[in-house]
Amino acid sequence: MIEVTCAILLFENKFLITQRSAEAEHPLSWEFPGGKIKTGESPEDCILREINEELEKEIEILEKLKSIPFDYGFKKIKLIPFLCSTTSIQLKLKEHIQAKWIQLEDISDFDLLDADKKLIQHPVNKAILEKYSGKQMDKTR
Ligand SMILES: Nc1nc2c([nH]c(=O)n2[C@H]2C[C@H](O)[C@@H](COP(=O)(O)OP(=O)(O)OP(=O)(O)O)O2)c(=O)[nH]1
Repeated sequence: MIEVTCAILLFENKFLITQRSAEAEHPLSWEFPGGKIKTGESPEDCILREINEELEKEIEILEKLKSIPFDYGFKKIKLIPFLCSTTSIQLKLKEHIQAKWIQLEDISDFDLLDADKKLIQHPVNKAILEKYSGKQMDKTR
C-alpha cells in the first residue's frame, strides 16, 4: 500500500485542482496536488514538501481529513488528505500542466482521479468541505 498525501487547498471559497501531465501515471487526470510519503517522513511534512516542490507555495494545514484506501488494480494507495489554506492564488507549475481554482459544486466537470472522487464523497470529508466552501457539492443547476 503506497501512502500518498494530497492538499485540498482553499483560497476565498475556491479549491485548487491540478492536472497531471501526459507522461505521468494517470495521464491528464485532475487531482489534488501532493505525492508519496518518503521513508521516515510524517504525512504533514510530506504535504508541505510536495506543495513546495510542485507549486512553489507555502501553505498552512487546517485539518487532516479522513484517509481513503483505494485499489487501482495495478496498485493500492492510501490517500491522506489535508484541508489547507494559503494567502494567495499564485503558484508555479513545476510538474502539472494546468491548475484551476474551482468552486466545489463544479468539481464534477473535471476528470478527477477515482481515489479523489471517493475522498470528496466520504460523508465526513464532504461535510467539512461543504462547511468551508459554504456550498453544496451536488449541482442544482
Ligand atoms: N498527488 C496525488 N496523487 C494521487 C491523488 N489521488 C491518487 O489516486 N493519486 C495517486 C496517483 C499516483 O499513482 C500516486 C501519487 O503519485 P505521484 O506521482 O503524484 O507522487 P510523487 O509526486 O511522489 O511522484 P514520484 O516521486 O513518483 O515522481 O497516487 C491525488 O489527489 N494527488
